[in-house]
Amino acid sequence: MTSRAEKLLRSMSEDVSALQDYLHSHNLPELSIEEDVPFQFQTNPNFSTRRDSAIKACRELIALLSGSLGTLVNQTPHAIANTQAVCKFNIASNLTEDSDVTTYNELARRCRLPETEIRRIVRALIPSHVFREYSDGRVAHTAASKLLAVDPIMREWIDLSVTEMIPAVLKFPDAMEMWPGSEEPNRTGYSLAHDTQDMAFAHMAKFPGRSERFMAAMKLFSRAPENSPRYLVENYPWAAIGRGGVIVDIGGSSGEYSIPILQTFTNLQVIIQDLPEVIGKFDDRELPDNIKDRVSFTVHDFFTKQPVQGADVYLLRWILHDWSDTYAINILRALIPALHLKSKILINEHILPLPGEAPVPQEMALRTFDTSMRAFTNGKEREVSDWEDLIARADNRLKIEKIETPEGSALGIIVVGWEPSKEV
Ligand SMILES: C[S@@+](CC[C@H](N)C(=O)[O-])C[C@H]1O[C@@H](n2cnc3c(N)ncnc32)[C@H](O)[C@@H]1O
Repeated sequence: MTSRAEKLLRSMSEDVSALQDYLHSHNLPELSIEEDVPFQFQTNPNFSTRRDSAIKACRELIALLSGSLGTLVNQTPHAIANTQAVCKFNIASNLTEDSDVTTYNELARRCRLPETEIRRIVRALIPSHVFREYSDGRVAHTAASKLLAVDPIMREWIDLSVTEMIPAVLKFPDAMEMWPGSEEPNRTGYSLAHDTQDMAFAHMAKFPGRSERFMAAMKLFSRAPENSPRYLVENYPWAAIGRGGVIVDIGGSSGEYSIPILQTFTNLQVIIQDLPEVIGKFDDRELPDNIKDRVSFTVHDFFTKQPVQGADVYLLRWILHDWSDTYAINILRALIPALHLKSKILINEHILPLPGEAPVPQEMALRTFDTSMRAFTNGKEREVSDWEDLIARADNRLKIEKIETPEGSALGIIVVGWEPSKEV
């Protein structure tokens, strides 16, 4: 049987052939993104009908290939605002009440909203393959709308995007204009959008539930396979560190990424450092018997001198991208008094690909992250040359020994060694 994806591909291929024939027979240039190709044929119905049909098939194919999660996280601002309304008024979860299909009228009753509102919100999302409508007028789930119904973390992520992230992103050009070249974490799109002098995390902490929502939404990333801790476990020579080896997980939060290392490598122990309010949440948590004596939680501000001398590994996972170069350099410099010859700084962060270097979905996701980091804290994702520059500027005795993104992993691994014999 021909699959839906194959049918779409076939219809797209027919449409594109018809488009090419049309262009050819009218002596028009081929479809192209080159700057000198005019786009003057869109109003001719012989062209536009085929083009619209190809775009429709192409969009559905993208939805099929992206899956429900990809469909929801890659929405336009207008679609995501409608999706937030779906979450706020429990439209998706009310659709699942007994079956996954019902009338707009019944859905309106369950959601306690006027039917016209429900229909308007749902129909705004149907072109993005979030909900569908049958020919008899009943509304039904797609995989994406069902995900909204069943997954609270997905709903938190939508809410966080619409209320914290997108307003900040839309304001970053204004922030650039207002504070040219600023590296301060409180002179950002976020500051303007939320009218605050505090940096984003401090601002959120002042309102009940906002930091918690941020943490909950971030779980969407931690459970993605490409962010799995296994890449850190598998791509560093942990076994080569002698018995009693020490990892310091700086800004380590719950230790989600360092504790799995201990599960495989019994020669190691980990010291997790973070701010007091974070450490307070985790330091008495239950850990499996085989590791609990090898894990400790301590309060440490990573802008101040590192107190653990001569650890084997100082792990910075998803820390430096929160900060502009000035601040990231300060975080690295705070480690220097603690480094011994054997010590390594292990940076586990995105390494931005150059244009065309990575598959487009990955490139788009990482550039989106970069824009979000800029809008939130004046942080940034970094290309290889940015990492080289950052580390050289922090101290010329720091030497990058390895910089690569393991296959399948979203995050790269940058191993930085210490060569004190170099001139400062
Ligand atoms: C993006 S999270 C990364 C957490 C963890 N490393 C991971 O990969 O999941 C950043 C962490 O840095 C911590 N942090 C922020 N400012 C800090 C500071 N000045 N000193 C220590 N930790 C800090 C936050 O509390 C948070 O746990």
